[in-house]
Amino acid sequence: MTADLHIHAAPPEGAAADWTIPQNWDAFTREEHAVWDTLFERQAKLLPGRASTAFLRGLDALRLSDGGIPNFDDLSERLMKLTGWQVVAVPGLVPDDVFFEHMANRRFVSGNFIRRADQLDYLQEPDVFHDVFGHVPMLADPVFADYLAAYGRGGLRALELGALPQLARLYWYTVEFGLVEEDEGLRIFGAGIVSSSAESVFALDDPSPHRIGFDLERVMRTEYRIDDFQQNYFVVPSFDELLRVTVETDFAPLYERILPRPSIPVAQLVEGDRVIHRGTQAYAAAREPA
Ligand SMILES: C[C@H](O)[C@H](O)[C@H]1CNc2nc(N)[nH]c(=O)c2N1
Ligand SMILES: N[C@@H](Cc1ccccc1)C(=O)O
Ligand SMILES: [Fe+2]
Repeated sequence: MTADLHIHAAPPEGAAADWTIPQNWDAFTREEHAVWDTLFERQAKLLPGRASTAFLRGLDALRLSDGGIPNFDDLSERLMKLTGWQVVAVPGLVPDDVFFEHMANRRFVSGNFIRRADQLDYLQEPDVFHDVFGHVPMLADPVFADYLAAYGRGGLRALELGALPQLARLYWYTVEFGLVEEDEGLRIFGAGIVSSSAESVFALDDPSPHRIGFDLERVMRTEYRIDDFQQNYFVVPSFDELLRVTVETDFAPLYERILPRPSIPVAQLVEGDRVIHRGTQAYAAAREPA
C-alpha cells in the first residue's frame, strides 16, 4: 500500500462516499509490520518521563505494543468501550469537511499505508504510525476524547464562518504539538511530537523553542511551519482546562475579532540570505506584530 499524495475532490476508486476504505489488514507485508515495530520500539524507549501519563496509559489500555500494525477492528472495539471512538481507514488526506464530520462523530481517520524502511524519520503525509501511534492513545482518555469530538463540531462551524486557518492552529498547537504541565514537570502529548524520535527530545530539552502558556486567542493567531521542528509550543495546564475553555467559549466573536488582525509570524533565523530552519539555533522571539 502506498501513499496517494493528492487531495482529490471526490473519493478515489474503492472508497466510500465518506472516503473510508477497508483497512485490508491482511494485505500488509511482513516488512510493513516490521517498520511499525522499529518505530514503536524506538518511541517506547524514549517516551516514559516525556509523554503525558494520559498518552502512556492509552498505549497500554489499547495494547498498541502487541506488535505489528494494529488491526482497526480490534483497536476500535477496545477504544469504543473506553470512550466511544473508532478508528477508520482512509487513503490519505481527506477534505476538511469530511475530516471534521468523522471527528464530530467520534471516528478518527487514519492513513492506510506505512512509511518505507528508508523513510523512518520524515514523511509528507500522515501514515498509520503517525495517525495510530501518535493520535489514538490520547483518545483513550475520556477528557481528551471529548475535546477532539468537540473540535470536529467546531471545525464544521469554522468552515461556515470562514475561520478554518484560525481553528486549524488550535489543532496544530494542541492535538499535533501540544505540551501539558504535569505534577512531575512538562510532558508532550501532541501526535506530531510523540511519533517523532527527534522532536520528542527537542520539544522538551532544546533551549531554543518558546514554550508558551496556552491562550486561545494567541494560539489562533500564531502561524506554524510544517517542515521543521516547531519554534513555538503551547503548554496546557491540564486536559480538563483545555476542554473547559474551548467548549465554554463561543468562537464566533473570537473569529470576528481575530480575522481582521495580522497573524503572529514564526520568526525566521537568517544567515546572510539563507533561512536557517534547524531548531538547534536560538531563534528570535515570535513577537507580536506592531
Ligand atoms: C485542519 C484541517 O482540516 C486538516 O488539514 C485536515 C485535512 N484532512 C486530513 N485528512 C487526514 N487523513 N488527516 C488529517 O490530519 C487531515 N487534516
Ligand atoms: N466552542 C467552539 C467549538 C469548539 C470546541 C472545542 C474545540 C474546538 C472548538 C465554537 O464555538 O466553535
Ligand atoms: Fe496528525
